[in-house]
Amino acid sequence: MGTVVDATNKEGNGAVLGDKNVTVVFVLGGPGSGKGTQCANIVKHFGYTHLSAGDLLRAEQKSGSENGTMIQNMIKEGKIVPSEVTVKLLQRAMAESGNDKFLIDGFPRNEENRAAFELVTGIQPAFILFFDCPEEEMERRLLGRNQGREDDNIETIRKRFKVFLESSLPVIEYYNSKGKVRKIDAAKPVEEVFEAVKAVFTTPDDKVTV
Ligand SMILES: Nc1ncnc2c1ncn2[C@@H]1O[C@H](COP(=O)(O)OP(=O)(O)O)[C@@H](O)[C@H]1O
Ligand SMILES: Nc1ccn([C@@H]2O[C@H](COP(=O)(O)OP(=O)(O)O)[C@@H](O)[C@H]2O)c(=O)n1
Repeated sequence: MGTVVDATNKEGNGAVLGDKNVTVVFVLGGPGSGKGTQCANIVKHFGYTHLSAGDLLRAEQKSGSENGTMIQNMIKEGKIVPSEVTVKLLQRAMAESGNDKFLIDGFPRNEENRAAFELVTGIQPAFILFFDCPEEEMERRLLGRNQGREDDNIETIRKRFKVFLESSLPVIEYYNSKGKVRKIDAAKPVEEVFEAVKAVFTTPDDKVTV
């Protein structure tokens, strides 16, 4: 059975997905594991809409929203922004996209994210794509990313790794216990990682909408 999403926001200016059946894949992995890079490939091949929680938060911060300063401070410290803010941004982006297949990248990052999304949207992910990568490799990639991000400095990177281990891995373990995690060795070159990703998306069992 598909899930019905009504993403109308309180101000009444949100688009509505109506009674569409939506498929959601959560894309998780440590900072720099290659989530964004692989999501771009998945979009091209499989017609999903890519929603990066981090990108949505950075856009919200730059838009001059009342939460802007709070978001900026949290990102600089590698802390997880309250779910209320992030879930609202995701919900709005889903409703406005016009699509019914979403890659939600960098979310849920803790138990609070997971529970809030489920409560507010009623959506269960079809599966979780987990990019597994050693810290030394992630650190090297982040320090070479060159996107001018305020959190890609060694001090914040270490904090993000700690938050990943303490708060995000337990969410992956939760989904693993439900048989929903598709683990990918992300330490290989981009093309090889994508071969493994493709195999996940072309396995019939994984296409089931919950
Ligand atoms: N498989 C890979 N091998 C080497 N570098 C990679 C690989 N995947 C991504 N990168 C690079 O590593 C950096 C982090 O990748 P990104 O996709 O932004 O990670 P994430 O979204 O998980 O933080 C980027 O500069 C990207 O070009
Ligand atoms: N669900 C999320 C996702 C990101 N974020 C914030 O955004 C930062 C960057 O996340 P990101 O997903 O863009 O980047 P990576 O850390 O994966 O490289 C995180 O360190 C958090 O501060 C959050 O608070 N909640």
